[in-house]
Amino acid sequence: MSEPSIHPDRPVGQQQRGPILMRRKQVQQSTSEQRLLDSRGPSDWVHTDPWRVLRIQSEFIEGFGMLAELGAAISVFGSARTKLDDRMYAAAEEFGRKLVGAGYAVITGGGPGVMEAANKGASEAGGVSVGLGIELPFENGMNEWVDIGMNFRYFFTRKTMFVKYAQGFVVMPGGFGTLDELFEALTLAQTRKVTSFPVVLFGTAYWGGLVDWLRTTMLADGKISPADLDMFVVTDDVDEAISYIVKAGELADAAAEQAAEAAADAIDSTSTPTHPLGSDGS
Ligand SMILES: C/C(=C\CNc1ncnc2c1ncn2[C@@H]1O[C@H](COP(=O)(O)O)[C@@H](O)[C@H]1O)CO
Repeated sequence: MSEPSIHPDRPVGQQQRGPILMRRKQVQQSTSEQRLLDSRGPSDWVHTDPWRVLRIQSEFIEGFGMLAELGAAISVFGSARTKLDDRMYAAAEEFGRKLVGAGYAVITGGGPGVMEAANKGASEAGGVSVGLGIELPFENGMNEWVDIGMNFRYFFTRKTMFVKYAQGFVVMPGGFGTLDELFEALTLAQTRKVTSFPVVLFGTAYWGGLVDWLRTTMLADGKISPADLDMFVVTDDVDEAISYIVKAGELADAAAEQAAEAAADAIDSTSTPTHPLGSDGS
């Protein structure tokens, strides 16, 4: 005979755990919650990959949850080292302000330099100023102009958010981090993982050398196609950059509308009514 049930309101020798029924020797003498709360045990499992997978999952869940209702947004990238008196700081601030004026939220890496400037412009203009920070081995904090922010453990989850919740990128002068973000966007656009993703390289003097190299070496050597060079524009004009982004958004909306209409037409023309109408329309 089995032990008495720990649930006095349930028949002895029978146990239900969610949809699972257990009887006789399968009946457990403690509940999942008791086992969760009572046990400590070794803690080295928090450093294992299965546990990390859950942490990664939780970053996606938190990030998606925070950003799902953001609306149209543009991610602004650039050097964490840009100083307050740098003209690129002023330009990033102008971007923040004018992107808000054009109806966009502004997403940055939440750090100092260009990120701070873009967040400042967006926040002061009364827009949504988002910071997606990254945990780094050295002292780091979210800049004071981030109005809604999340700090990520992993670069790759954070990078998903930059692309998923933005309709385009503004890339200001920067270092490795900025190049990583730029080339991720270009790779996703080139491989059609994202469709319609305007990328602006701001600062002709800064980006000119890279763009020349893309043309004279990468393209000339057949490593990219001529059309790949049309995936971005290079400019020194904030207004021109924003017009390019807005135009790309309008074209994408029109294309999506057309595709939806074409799909609806295709369904109409292929579907045979299950109950054909009689000649009198009944
Ligand atoms: C270097 C310093 C702080 C670093 N803090 C950062 N906080 C948030 N995001 C960062 C930080 N550093 C790099 N990033 C990301 O990369 C891009 C800038 O990198 P770059 O190498 O400076 O170009 C940026 O867009 C962020 O997404 C203290 O000076």
